[in-house]
Amino acid sequence: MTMFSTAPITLSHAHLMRTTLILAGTATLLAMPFAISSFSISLLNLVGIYALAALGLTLITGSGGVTSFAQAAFMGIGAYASAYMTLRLGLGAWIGLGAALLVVGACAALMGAVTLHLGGHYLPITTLAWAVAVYMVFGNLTDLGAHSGIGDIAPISLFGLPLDRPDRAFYLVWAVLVLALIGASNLLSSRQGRAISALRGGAVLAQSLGVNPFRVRLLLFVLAAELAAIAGWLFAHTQRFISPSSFDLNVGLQILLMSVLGGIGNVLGAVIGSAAVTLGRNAIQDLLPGLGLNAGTLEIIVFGIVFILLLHYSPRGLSPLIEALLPTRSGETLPTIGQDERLAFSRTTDRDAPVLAVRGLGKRFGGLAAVDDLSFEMRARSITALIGPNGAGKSTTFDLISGLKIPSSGTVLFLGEPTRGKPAHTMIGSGLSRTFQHVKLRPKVTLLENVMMGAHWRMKAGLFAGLLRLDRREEREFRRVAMLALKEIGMDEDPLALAGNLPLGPQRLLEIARALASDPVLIILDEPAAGLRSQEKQALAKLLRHLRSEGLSILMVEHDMEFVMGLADDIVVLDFGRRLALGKPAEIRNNPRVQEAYLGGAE
Ligand SMILES: Nc1ncnc2c1ncn2[C@@H]1O[C@H](COP(=O)(O)OP(=O)(O)OP(=O)(O)O)[C@@H](O)[C@H]1O
Repeated sequence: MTMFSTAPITLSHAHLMRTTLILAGTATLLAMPFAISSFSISLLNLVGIYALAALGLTLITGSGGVTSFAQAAFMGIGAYASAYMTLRLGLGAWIGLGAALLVVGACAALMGAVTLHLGGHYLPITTLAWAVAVYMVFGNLTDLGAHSGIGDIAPISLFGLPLDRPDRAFYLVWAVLVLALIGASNLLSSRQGRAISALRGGAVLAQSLGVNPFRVRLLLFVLAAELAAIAGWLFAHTQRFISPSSFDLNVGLQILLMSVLGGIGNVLGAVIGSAAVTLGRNAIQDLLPGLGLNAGTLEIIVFGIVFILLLHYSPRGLSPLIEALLPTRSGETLPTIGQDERLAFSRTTDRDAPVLAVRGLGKRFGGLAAVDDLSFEMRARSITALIGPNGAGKSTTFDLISGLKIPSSGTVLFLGEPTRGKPAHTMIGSGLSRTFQHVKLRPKVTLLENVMMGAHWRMKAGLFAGLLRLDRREEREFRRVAMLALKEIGMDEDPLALAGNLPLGPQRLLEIARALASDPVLIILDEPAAGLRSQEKQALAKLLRHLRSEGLSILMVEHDMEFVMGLADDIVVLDFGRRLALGKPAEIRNNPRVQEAYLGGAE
């Protein structure tokens, strides 16, 4: 295992490129109203407005792994709420914005609270129903023009200047969009962003890292709806006319297309997707007279074809293209780690204290008893191995201990406390951290960020701290923890490499580093040595012994008998879900029942 200090890396070239791009982009935006026609400016305003709604969708669909068809409906609710405030109550557009945010926030929170628990396809289907219902409600609002819509909506005034012309509104629309893009980009590189990324890796990964999947999905859903509310507010007060068809399901689908076209992983994708769809739509309308076709029909055909081609040839949309053009985010310099500095653990228990007690544990899947009346105990500062043939119930036992599956019978006591009834996402905070048989990492995320996910529960930064980048101190502190955890596994040479580029063995080690970053009491390792070369296995054994000497307890499933026999203090042998034997390695090696059942009598 390599031990060395890591010099600070400054990405000055990327930083310079980034600054140049930002300055060039700002200058282009500022000059735009002077350079192009009023009609083109109006189109760009629409691009900016739809990009806001698409950005919300990029966050929930692209990053949070949830799909919604309701962005246009939320846009509509925002637009109608503000129109009502200004037209019927005679209040200003800024109060209208407050109303739009409140009403949309309440609707999204209610809808999310009811449906996000359900998972699967319930949310997309509910949002579809919501989009249709909202359209019908707008069509029946006789006070606000019903199906014919309503005009004369007051423009937004900024410092006494009415933004009543496209060129004036342009600056507000694009300033709001740029702020939203910066906020979203900050969010994705914050603690909450890592929680979103973990959730994309599945609820099991998220829970094991201390992330409550429901809470993150709800937060994102409401945030996305609020972006749509702002988009709707800008739409109402810049177009000055709204009707139900401005926010119907067709528009909802177009916003979805924008987000898919722009692609996941890059917030700029929302702008590019919005530009492509809005300008494409305009081009189609220009072509119509020559083709003798109805606008709606042609749009649906063209967008349908684009959707199919896109999903077939580039499921990640245009974002790989954008990523290739943009310099990587320079971030902060990496922490310098001293030669002798090592990761510290603060929650170690007294020697021989009972860490884990499994009593009469059972799990049935229909008629199959995957785990049957299993009992064993683990002392602090010990390494226990759970072994047994394929299908013996080892992984199921791990899932029961870590709270991912609910036992059919029996109890698990962790540090003397029964774990039954504790949500799985709270286990890491209690001191239990785990790795997986089928590695669960975020492949497109750096080694450092993957490891920082393990420290999620130790960090505090919430949504607003992330959006506004008020989390820098905490981020620095835990980048350091993550670097030290990487050093433990001997992988601190290139912390900014992507996890997906590692071979399987090192990926398993990376999961161990992530578990260590959580400051655990007990780590549960599912086949940690699988895929490692002989030297790497020796380094892993040395690390696990070091962790034990630091006060940690380790429970592992491992098929490599040489590795297990040389390392474990105690071994539990499982066969058909039942405990076949329990003892020291030498006892297990000489146990005839184990030799018969597991080692095939070949010893
Ligand atoms: N969700 C499930 N539904 C039905 N059966 C399951 C489920 N999960 C596991 N099983 C079954 O329970 C038994 C124990 O599986 P488990 O994965 O725990 O074994 P294992 O010892 O970890 O095996 P391996 O070494 O192959 O990973 C197997 O027969 C498996 O098919």
